Amino acid sequence: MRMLIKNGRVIDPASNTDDIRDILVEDGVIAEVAKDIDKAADTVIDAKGCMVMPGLVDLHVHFREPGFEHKETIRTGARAAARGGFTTVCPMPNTKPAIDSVEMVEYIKNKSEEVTDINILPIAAMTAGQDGEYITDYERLYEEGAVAVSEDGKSVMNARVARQAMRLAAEVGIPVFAHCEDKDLAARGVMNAGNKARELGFYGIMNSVEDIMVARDLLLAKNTGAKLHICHVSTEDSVRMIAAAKKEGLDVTAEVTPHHLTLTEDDINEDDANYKVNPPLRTNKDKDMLIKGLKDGTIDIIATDHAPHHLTEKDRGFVEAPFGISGLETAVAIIMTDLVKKNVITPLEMADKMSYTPAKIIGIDKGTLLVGKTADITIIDPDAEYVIDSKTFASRGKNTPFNGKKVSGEIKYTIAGGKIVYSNINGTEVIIDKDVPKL
Ligand SMILES: NC(=O)N[C@@H](CC(=O)O)C(=O)O
Ligand SMILES: [Zn+2]
Ligand SMILES: [Zn+2]
Repeated sequence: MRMLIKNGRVIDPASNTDDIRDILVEDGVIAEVAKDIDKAADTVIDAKGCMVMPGLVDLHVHFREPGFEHKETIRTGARAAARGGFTTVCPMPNTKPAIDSVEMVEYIKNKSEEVTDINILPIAAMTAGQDGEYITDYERLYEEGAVAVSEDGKSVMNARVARQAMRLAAEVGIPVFAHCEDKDLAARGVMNAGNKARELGFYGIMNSVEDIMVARDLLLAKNTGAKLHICHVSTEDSVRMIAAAKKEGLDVTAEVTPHHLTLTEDDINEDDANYKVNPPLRTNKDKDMLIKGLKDGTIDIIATDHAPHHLTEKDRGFVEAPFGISGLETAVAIIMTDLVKKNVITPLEMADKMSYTPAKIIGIDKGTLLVGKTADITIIDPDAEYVIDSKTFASRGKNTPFNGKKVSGEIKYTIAGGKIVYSNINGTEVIIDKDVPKL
């Protein structure tokens, strides 16, 4: 099977390419990248005016299966990924039961294999049941295909357990993805401890809730040699501490979400729990530092922290609703509109932060369009304008603070392993699930 992608603006950080090229895909593999390829193909895609990037890689999503299928399933999550331009996603283990055993990792892998051509690479829990006490079997989890361990949703609060976990992770070579939050200090906070919380009379979440744990985890990583990845960085001091740790030569990476790069507490509409997320939307000062950190490389990647919740849960009001934003289907448009179009980052930097470097962090052979690589490709029309409408989401989670926002940047095709998993041609969207094998 041959696919030919014509006239696109090919953006490949691995070769520092940002130029008009054709791409020939043969049997799911990139066979040629050149100007004016003139070869017959089964499928020809006209990518004129579009950016052609390596398939996007999201190291931080929540797919709720098993246990919370009313929020999202692996199938609906994979469909949301395809619609958002992502060909590889890493679901966090905070399901019920948690992904804390070889059997559960196998379950996620098998289920994913059944329903989608997107690559779903699970992250395993750091402790049994994410209870913060008994460390899981990192060696076997890693062998089974878990790409990282994480307690996401919370921190391992006991520093002795956290240190032991990092020591074992370092031995095995598996990365530790740290959600940094001192839960005692966070107490009953529901939004950033700042002007907005004061004005509305809500309990706040101070920056130190995050900063204290970032400091602890960086020190434990230094102490143990663990490969540490800091999830959803939201504060200016986190950025400073990560920069200092990198300067010192620690094996540390960090991510930031599209919402923390573009929204602050000032944007919060008090009646709308779609703005309720953990860590909370911070201040302009924090946001500016996150952007600076992203640009100077202190923050390595953009991850969505796709956290779908049901409408009835988000309808409970700001205090009672669960934390989280459904992010897979808005990430490209938000980054394109608010960062690329405003010349904050270049298209090459976008591909680097959303594909090339995420792949490097978990050590997978993806994130590039070099010849010989698997044909995971995302085709984006940067100039297509539309209004974000959560009703169109493939995700079960319609919880987004970006509903109604005018954006430019639309996914035209998502291609995984040479197979079109999403297309959007002349306003007709098609998401293609995996062919169900006939009995
Ligand atoms: N980010 C969130 O606000 N919520 C996440 C948990 C997490 O990422 O910490 C969730 O699982 O809903
Ligand atoms: Zn988290
Ligand atoms: Zn998360």
